[in-house]
Amino acid sequence: MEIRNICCIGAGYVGGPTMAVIAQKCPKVKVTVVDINEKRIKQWNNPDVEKIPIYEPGLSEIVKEARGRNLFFSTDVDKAIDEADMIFISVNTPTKTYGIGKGMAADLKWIELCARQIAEVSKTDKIVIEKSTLPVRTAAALRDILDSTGNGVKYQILSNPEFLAEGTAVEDLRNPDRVLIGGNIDTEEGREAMEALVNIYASWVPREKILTTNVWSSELSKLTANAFLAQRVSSINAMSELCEKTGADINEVSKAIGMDSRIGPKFLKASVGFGGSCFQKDILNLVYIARTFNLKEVADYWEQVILMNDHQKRRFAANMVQTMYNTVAGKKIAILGWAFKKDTNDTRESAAIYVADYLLNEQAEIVVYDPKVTEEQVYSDLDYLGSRSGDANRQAVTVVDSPYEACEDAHAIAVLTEWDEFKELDWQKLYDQMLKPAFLFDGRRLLEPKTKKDIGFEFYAIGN
Ligand SMILES: NC(=O)C1=CN([C@@H]2O[C@H](COP(=O)(O)OP(=O)(O)OC[C@H]3O[C@@H](n4cnc5c(N)ncnc54)[C@H](O)[C@@H]3O)[C@@H](O)[C@H]2O)C=CC1
Ligand SMILES: O=C(O)[C@H]1O[C@H](OP(=O)(O)OP(=O)(O)OC[C@H]2O[C@@H](n3ccc(=O)[nH]c3=O)[C@H](O)[C@@H]2O)[C@H](O)[C@@H](O)[C@@H]1O
Repeated sequence: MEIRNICCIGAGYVGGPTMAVIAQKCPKVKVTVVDINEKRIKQWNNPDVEKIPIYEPGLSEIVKEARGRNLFFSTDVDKAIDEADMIFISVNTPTKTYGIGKGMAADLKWIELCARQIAEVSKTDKIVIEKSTLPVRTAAALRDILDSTGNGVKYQILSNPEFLAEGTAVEDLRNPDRVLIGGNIDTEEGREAMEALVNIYASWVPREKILTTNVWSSELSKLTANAFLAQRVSSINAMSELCEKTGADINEVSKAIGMDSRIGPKFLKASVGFGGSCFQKDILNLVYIARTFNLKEVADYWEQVILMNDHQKRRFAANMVQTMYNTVAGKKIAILGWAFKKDTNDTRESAAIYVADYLLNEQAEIVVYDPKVTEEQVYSDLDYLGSRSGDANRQAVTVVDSPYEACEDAHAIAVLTEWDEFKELDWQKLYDQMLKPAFLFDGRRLLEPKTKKDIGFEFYAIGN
């Protein structure tokens, strides 16, 4: 089966970069990315490719090459569905904020809306692909909805979870560790659909890295992968607290254990806590699924990863207050970095939001500098927490364009995102501008301690 027309519903952090790379690697396939968010689509179509809505190293170059050739961004969802042979569903699946499963389960309302729209619009057979991260067995619900019209259109449902990490999305897509495709291997049509998707990826991914499984294994593998990754971060963060009490150094411990080939060196960096749109929501979802099957021990085991992460964010902020003589009221604190990791403008669940909120509750004045995050985003993140009024957030928090401006007359600096540029700052100049004693809290183990201490900083780094 030759695929000529792909539609992707959802032009977000996954849909945008993933489809851009497919369009680049498969120039004969027309790829249309659609979204109901008009502003986002307008930004994707901005003639200035540097102004596309998602910052990812290397992405604007690909968009420049493929956009208008075989890559299109549109709000006409119906037309794109109608024309497509293959439809990726890449919409958001956040934690539910209401009703049954509130605060735990994934909210599947956008997924269901997509399925209903596909069912309503389609006149020809389609391969429908779950690209969003979904609870195991969602494909069964999709099948029910798609098959309910009785209009004779046939659907093959595949699961093809995405493993890219933000900040390295383009590299991860170009050179993935594996591509996972779950489908119905028991029928001829199911195998054909899987082969069609394998062929798309095989345009640039070696076949041995393309793994095919049953749908349920594929859906569950995505949640499992994120749970294992987040668990490593919580495990090393738990050890970072013990290091601080014992004189051990978490970087040395990470290196020592990471050289064991069974453990491996990656994802062992202690931090102020993991953020991002997915680790927390996917583990909460896993915990919820386990609870619905009455698997109490399984649920409690994975929930601990989240509890540890909450503790890490809280204890970092509490340590700041304690170190600064048990009060930060009226003190100016500069936060360097607001994104949940470097090389992205995404702030969802960023540890910086929670640290700032904690300090604001202690009546600190906050000044934020992040090279890629807008002022509007910082306020919207704080407002979303609902800890205080929007006016109060705007009164207590300032967002500036330069790290030097952020640190002027500050009592303390907190480094909360590991942007490379922070390593290269003129730390003597920053110190000179600050009130004394000048406190420096490194939540990322980014900075070299000795030179900062030599300058005169009261220096604190996580896990040291
Ligand atoms: N952000 C990431 O790094 C990764 C995310 N994922 C998963 O991918 C999925 C998407 O995540 P993101 O791209 O980060 O979300 P996002 O929020 O950036 O993008 C989702 C987009 O879908 C659009 N949308 C929602 N309902 C729609 C509908 N009915 N019709 C058309 N458009 C609709 C929204 O307007 C939004 O622009 C989630 O399930 C997430 O768990 C998986 C791997 C990595
Ligand atoms: O499903 C998803 O959304 C994605 O979630 C993560 O990707 P992402 O959240 O973009 O970024 P990561 O590099 O995993 O970082 C997540 C958080 O953990 C933190 N982290 C990561 C690694 C580490 O050693 N220490 C640490 O604190 C990062 O700073 C960041 O806040 C996974 O790495 C991706 O494979 C997955 O596709």
